[in-house]
Amino acid sequence: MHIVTIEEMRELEAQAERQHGLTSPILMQHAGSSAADIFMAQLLPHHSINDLEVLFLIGPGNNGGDGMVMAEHLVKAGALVSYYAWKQHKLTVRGQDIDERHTSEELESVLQSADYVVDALLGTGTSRPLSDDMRALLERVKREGEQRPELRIVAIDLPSGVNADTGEVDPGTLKADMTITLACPKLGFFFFPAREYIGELHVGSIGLPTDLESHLQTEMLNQGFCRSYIPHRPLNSNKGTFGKVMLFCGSAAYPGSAYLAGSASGRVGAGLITLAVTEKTLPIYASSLHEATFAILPEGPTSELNRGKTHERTQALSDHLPGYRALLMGPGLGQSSETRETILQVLEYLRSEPTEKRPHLVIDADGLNNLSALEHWWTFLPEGTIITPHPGEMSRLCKGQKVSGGSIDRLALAREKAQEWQVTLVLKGACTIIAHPDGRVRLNWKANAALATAGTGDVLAGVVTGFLAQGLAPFDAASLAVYIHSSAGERVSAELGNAGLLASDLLPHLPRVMRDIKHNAYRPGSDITERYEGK
Ligand SMILES: NC(=O)C1=CN([C@@H]2O[C@H](COP(=O)(O)OP(=O)(O)OC[C@H]3O[C@@H](n4cnc5c(N)ncnc54)[C@H](OP(=O)(O)O)[C@@H]3O)[C@@H](O)[C@H]2O)[C@@H](O)CC1
Ligand SMILES: Nc1ncnc2c1ncn2[C@@H]1O[C@H](COP(=O)(O)OP(=O)(O)O)[C@@H](O)[C@H]1O
Ligand SMILES: [K+]
Repeated sequence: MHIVTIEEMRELEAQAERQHGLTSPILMQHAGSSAADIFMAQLLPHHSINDLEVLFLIGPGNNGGDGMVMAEHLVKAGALVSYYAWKQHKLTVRGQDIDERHTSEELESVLQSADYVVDALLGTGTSRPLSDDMRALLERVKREGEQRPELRIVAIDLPSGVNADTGEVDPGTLKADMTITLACPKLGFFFFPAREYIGELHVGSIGLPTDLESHLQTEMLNQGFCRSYIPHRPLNSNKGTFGKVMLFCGSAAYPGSAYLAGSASGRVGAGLITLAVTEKTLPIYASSLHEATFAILPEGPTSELNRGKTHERTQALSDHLPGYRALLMGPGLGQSSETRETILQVLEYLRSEPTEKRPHLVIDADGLNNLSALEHWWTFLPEGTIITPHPGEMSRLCKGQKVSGGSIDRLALAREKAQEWQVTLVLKGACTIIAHPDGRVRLNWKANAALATAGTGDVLAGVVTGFLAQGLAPFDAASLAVYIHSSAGERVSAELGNAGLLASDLLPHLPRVMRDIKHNAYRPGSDITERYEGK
């Protein structure tokens, strides 16, 4: 599913007319009809379209036009529809025009009895801050919603006042319970504060031929995408079929990260997990991760005098690597100078091996922290590396440049740095960004505060590595991992709510999410599914 800027959306519409004769009124008929279908398909279980009271707020442009077409469809389906044309200050209640002198009191009364308010005031044509009277109207609806939480707000294309490019939001904007966006999700939805205003996201069709979209470079992760990448499991398989994962992670102070990452690789189907550990840390892992095998490394050097030990360590690790398809390096390693040296030596070893003979590499957490202390650190990476920084780590990798957790600036930065560093870059956050070195980008929709807890990043790193081991290309492994990881979070939240998740809770849900997505049986809470192309 492609994501568009306002400019790209306009260009798609212009091309639809030029190449296929799809004029604006034709597109609008599609849009309103599709929005009505989605609306009716998503009614709450206790709602029936018959006698449902729906108030449409109609704006002066095409967004208002979409609203009018949708309203006509709902009338035909049996709903009790009223609409208020904002610019003309004109109210029509169930087909009857209200005398202008009574508009305000009648509007008040319609609002008080409405089950739904549909916000079709402004869409992508918003050109300035909302006018005061529009803000006052939206404020009144907001207050009604506070008094009657059962009142549902549905936005057409976007909640009026959201900047569809940047994710900025006008102070008057109403938070939607559901947004039915048209043709493609808009870029701004994936950034804050807009993300908080969208509610459940559904994508309606305006009848655009899909070939018009093929040049677009920004995509949204969804089930359709994931289904096609979940690794096939032939009956005639053995553990070698699904790849071996090596983890150079964890230390006495941070043992949990290797456990979480290793378990996660196994839970998404990797054939064999090996942890590179020292004699000292072996007992910790041997007692917690029974299925893993171990590569025993010598302890690190204790002083400058026995620095050669780092080489022994690297040698022991690289001796184990032939036959491994994926290597995760970093979580929980710590940041001693000898760890940094070992990391550099491992990178040197990987660069010296032919690509088909060495494992694909994922670097996370302390792997990145150690590298970021070095000038031009990215020149040390072997080709095809995936890095998975959170905003703090990203900031360190960018020599202290500020990196936001959720604003639009993240996107340009991720795109630019994936190209400059020639890596697949997973910039974590509430809506994680996955950037390919060729400029393509995928965005994750599933924000979930339950995931904001220590260790969930280790799980993600393990999932990425597990998919790499099963033969996925780096960009696809990273994308699939982000979606499966956040879907597992969504499943835990369905039970626990948005607090109290422990990273290890995700582990048993990873395979369940994969199974359900594969069989088209995954029913997420607030996921956009596919574009609705009609019944
Ligand atoms: N084109 C197509 O083919 C298709 C378009 N589609 C639909 O159209 C939407 C885009 O339509 P659009 O371009 O007409 O813009 P829209 O958002 O309705 O608003 C423009 C109007 O609002 C006004 N206005 C602006 N800012 C304002 C403010 N702050 N406060 C008050 N007024 C303000 C502005 O007035 P002006 O600036 O001219 O004074 C103008 O009159 C898009 O989101 C989708 O829903 C789909 O159906 C698919 C086919
Ligand atoms: N509000 C949120 N919504 C969705 N995902 C989140 C949210 N907060 C954190 N996450 C996800 O949780 C993980 C946290 O990773 P990270 O910060 O590296 O944690 P740690 O290093 O403690 O494991 C990332 O995958 C991130 O995208
Ligand atoms: K709108």
